[in-house]
Amino acid sequence: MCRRDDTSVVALADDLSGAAEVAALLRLPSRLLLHPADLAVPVAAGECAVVDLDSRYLDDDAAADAVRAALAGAGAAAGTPADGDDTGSGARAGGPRRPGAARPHSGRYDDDSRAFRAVNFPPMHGRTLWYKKCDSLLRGPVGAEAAAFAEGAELLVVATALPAARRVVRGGVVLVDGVPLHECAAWRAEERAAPRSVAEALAPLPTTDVPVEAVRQGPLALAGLFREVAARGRHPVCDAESDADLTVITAAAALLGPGTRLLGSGGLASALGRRLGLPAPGSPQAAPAGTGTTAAGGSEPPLLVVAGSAEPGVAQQVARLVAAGARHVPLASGPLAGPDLVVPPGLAPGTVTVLSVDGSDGVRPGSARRIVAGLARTVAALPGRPDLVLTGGETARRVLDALGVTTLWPVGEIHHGAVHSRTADGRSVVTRPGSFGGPDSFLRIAAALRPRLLSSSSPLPPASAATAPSQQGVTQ
Ligand SMILES: NC(=O)c1ccc[n+]([C@@H]2O[C@H](COP(=O)([O-])OP(=O)(O)OC[C@H]3O[C@@H](n4cnc5c(N)ncnc54)[C@H](O)[C@@H]3O)[C@@H](O)[C@H]2O)c1
Ligand SMILES: N[C@H](C(=O)O)[C@H](O)COP(=O)(O)O
Repeated sequence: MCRRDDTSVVALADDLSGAAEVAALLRLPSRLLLHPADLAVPVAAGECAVVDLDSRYLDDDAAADAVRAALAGAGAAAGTPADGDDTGSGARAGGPRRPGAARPHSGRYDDDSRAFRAVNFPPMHGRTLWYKKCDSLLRGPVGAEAAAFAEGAELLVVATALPAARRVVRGGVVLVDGVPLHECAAWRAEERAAPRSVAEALAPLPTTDVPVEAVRQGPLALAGLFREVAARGRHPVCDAESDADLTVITAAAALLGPGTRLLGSGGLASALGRRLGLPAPGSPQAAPAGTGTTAAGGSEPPLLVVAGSAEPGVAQQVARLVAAGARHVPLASGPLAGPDLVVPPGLAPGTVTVLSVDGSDGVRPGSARRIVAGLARTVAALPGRPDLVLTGGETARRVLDALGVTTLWPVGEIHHGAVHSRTADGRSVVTRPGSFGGPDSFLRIAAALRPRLLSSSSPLPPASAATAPSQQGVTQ
């Protein structure tokens, strides 16, 4: 499935911070697209395109349609079946669906032929590999998206663990720092209960749990098990407790050939990136011409950190950055959610400012959409064309939409999930999931972008460490 240098990857993510995370971890020259229609530009061999479907808050039908539309668009652009089916076994019947085309989500509609093809698949030769990124905490319309993504695939191999964030899967259950997802606080801002297993999140997709002991039998044995699961018309949901487990899973999936698709969080994407073996994350790649962070007058543009995430850990991350000399402007959630533009103080060149949502009244999910929209309008109205640090995914997406940014070119990873990208006009944008990063996350990001600006007495990591890729610093 993954031949060095000639495999192209198309990854679909449900939010922007996760899309950037995958783009960095795949270790391929990448484009990060905010609009699936831009998949009409073919993905070159050895490169990847990651699309933010912005589907975290969509209902199931809309999210499934977004997945189908992206599959269809990218398959058409490549001029090849999106499932890579060159077996001649009724190839187009297994191909991507057109947007809105009627097809049952996941039942046993073509289980027999699908299983047959999975068992007999040839190796991949420079074809497109499809990856669906899901939230490591299974938030969003995970099941509907998985079912749509499985349409036309011979087999969907699922492994959602993110060991770098101490989010593993054991016995088919997501454990967050050892606590089952449905028993921890990770879903506190959700309006429904957390699933008790990965299979429950994927329902009604027919799945079979694969225990970690089976994963640790190695790629050959695991591939055999995958074939057995496929022969029963089901999709394997793999336990994984370490990056090594995820490496075995990608290797086993590779043995099945191009009809196999992958679904996972950044953990499985990272394993795939290690397997593809191309440039390590952090090395500059494919930045558009004319990029740079120095303003026309020679001074550095302001650096603006937009902390729109309601994650509890963000307050300490802000405090560490402020202690190093950044200015903090907390914005009350009420006015942000209202119709009027909230106008913060201006940004001077060569300064670091943090905008955050004042959450002292607690998080009210009912106003979340309006708050983030107001925050995005505020950022877009600021003069001075600041470089941006955006956390989490919805915040990042709404701000870039308000600024009219449609494509990012990832150029490096500051710590896991903190991805440095460039816009077409040379602006630096760092995106980061809300729940990622240790207490010094913002400090590390700011130090990477503005090594000279912050207090020399603050505990900044050395510049080389700040710009190097890292699997560390992912915390709850
Ligand atoms: N149900 C909801 O409305 C809701 C709200 C926040 C987070 N979440 C969940 O958490 C995930 C992670 O989000 P994230 O924190 O990484 O960042 P994010 O940028 O993806 O989302 C943050 C959201 O929280 C809102 N928010 C921030 N402070 C708030 C406050 N004081 N009161 C009300 N809303 C506030 C923002 O407006 C934004 O909509 C989301 O993808 C989602 O699954 C859900
Ligand atoms: N990529 C993160 C993960 O897999 O856990 C998450 O989905 C990002 O979403 P937020 O930025 O909304 O936290």
